[in-house]
Amino acid sequence: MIRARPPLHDLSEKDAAASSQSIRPERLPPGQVDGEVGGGRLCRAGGGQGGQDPGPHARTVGGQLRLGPVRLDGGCHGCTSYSGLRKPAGIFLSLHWASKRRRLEGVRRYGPMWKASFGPILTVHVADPTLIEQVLRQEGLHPMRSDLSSWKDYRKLRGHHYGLLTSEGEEWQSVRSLLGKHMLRPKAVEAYDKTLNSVVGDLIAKLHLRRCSQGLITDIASEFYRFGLEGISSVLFESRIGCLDEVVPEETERFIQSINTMFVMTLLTMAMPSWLHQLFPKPWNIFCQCWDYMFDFAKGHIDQRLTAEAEKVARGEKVEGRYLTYFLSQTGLPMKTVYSNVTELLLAGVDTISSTMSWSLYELSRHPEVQASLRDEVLSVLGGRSMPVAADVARMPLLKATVKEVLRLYPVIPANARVITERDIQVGGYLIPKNTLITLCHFATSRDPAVFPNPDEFQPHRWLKRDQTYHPYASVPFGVGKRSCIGRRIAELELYLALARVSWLGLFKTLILMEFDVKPDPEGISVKPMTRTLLVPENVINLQFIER
Ligand code: HEM
Repeated sequence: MIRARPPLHDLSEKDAAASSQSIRPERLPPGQVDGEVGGGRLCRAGGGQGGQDPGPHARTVGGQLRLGPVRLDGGCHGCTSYSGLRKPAGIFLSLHWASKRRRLEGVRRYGPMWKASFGPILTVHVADPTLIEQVLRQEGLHPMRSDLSSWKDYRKLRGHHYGLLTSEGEEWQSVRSLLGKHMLRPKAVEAYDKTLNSVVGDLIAKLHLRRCSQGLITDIASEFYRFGLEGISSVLFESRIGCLDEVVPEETERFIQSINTMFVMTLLTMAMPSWLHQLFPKPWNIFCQCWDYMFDFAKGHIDQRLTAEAEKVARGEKVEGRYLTYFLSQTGLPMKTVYSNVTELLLAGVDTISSTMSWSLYELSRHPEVQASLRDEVLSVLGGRSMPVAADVARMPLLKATVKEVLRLYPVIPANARVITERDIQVGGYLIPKNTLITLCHFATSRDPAVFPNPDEFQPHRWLKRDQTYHPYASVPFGVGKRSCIGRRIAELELYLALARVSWLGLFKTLILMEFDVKPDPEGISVKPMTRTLLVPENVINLQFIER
């Protein structure tokens, strides 16, 4: 019998303030009869691994008793269902209530699979590479991360279309295929290296400017936010929007602020049933204002760029659109679909890059020996050239291993989610009814000592040992499969170029690691990751950039 447990009290204050709901995790004991748990009921569907009592749903197949999976509610003969409840926000909301510490705690207490409820929403957590693989292999034709209901509600309210993050089914598939051609094919992505290199040059110039006494740069992430936005904008519009200028345009700052506030408000709006928005309108209103600003920002840039292009054509000039928005606008998709996709791509390209850059330099500053090896590797590949091209990265294994290791330790999206809508699936011997939110806790698997020895240590070389392999689903920061991160190749290229690139800037060579020795904050403050929807540094990261 499962006992209802008291709420977990390991919520950080920020988490608790944002959620106001309690988390109630429960162990999933194979094949046992259970009580009500957090809005969902665990009911016996078979004999379980012990197999003494086959239970009411057990079946005999071919003369043998089928291993009895536990069936969770939703599709189980009259058990409680989710009808009338708002569906969960999967990738975002599940991250929140299954925060980093909570998930690690979940694994410690309940093993690799447990269920937890967040107010009315129930989610099954899996925190084992084999189980994650089982879920993803059964994700179906058009995988669904989650319902992201408040994001969709906003779009419906304003008459916007869905972008790749929010669309589902055939609609998602058709845009994914179009974008995939320009975002996933190695050759197509390599073509962005020139554009991205110019953004990196500006970043380095900005770092020079920002250095105060002893080379200290405070709050390095704030610079990397702007770098992330400038990078993705350059890929989308092939023009620069001034995020790394000495004086940052106000609209850029407001866009970044809107992303942050929108994420916080996502949690609140998802946790509230929609009728509550009438009674407590503030979170919903702020949420809509943020999205309004983000949609306007994207539309403004798209219209400006396409108008300039049309004027060129009218003048009989040649148009060489190599940027993503141009490709999208040529596909025959309605402009509203172009606007929503560009808005969502802009949004996706900011925190992800900023956080990974911040952690990369944070770890490198604490590991001068890795920094030195990386420097040697880059120099030997470039052999005197000042400008790397995307193809150079293939000969920089340590650079790739460094980014891989950073994302193992600090996956920006620390848990992923799937809602399998087509059918019930079996995972770890349990039958999970369709439409159940399943949280894939890859933060926990990537810090599991059984998979990665010394899991909390930054050891990029672990990825370079020929005799060592790891379970392919143990560290999956970009997700796996059809619905995995479509920006992965662009993100990786941007990170590699930023960490390794030598460029001409004025009269001298610059490279983040070549130009500077990056050292920790002299105050010696260490920074931990925390979950604020995405995995972010708990405190500001200050680093010293000492000119070499
Ligand atoms: C270090 C950088 C990044 C990380 C760690 C990351 C991680 C992820 C993850 C875990 C997912 C969910 C995958 C799944 O459900 O299986 C995702 C989806 C997505 N990412 Fe990224 N991402 C990064 C950068 C980017 C960038 C730069 C862009 C934009 C160019 C981007 C655009 C997207 C989009 C549009 C989706 C939704 C894809 C779909 O539903 O088909 N990401 N990302």
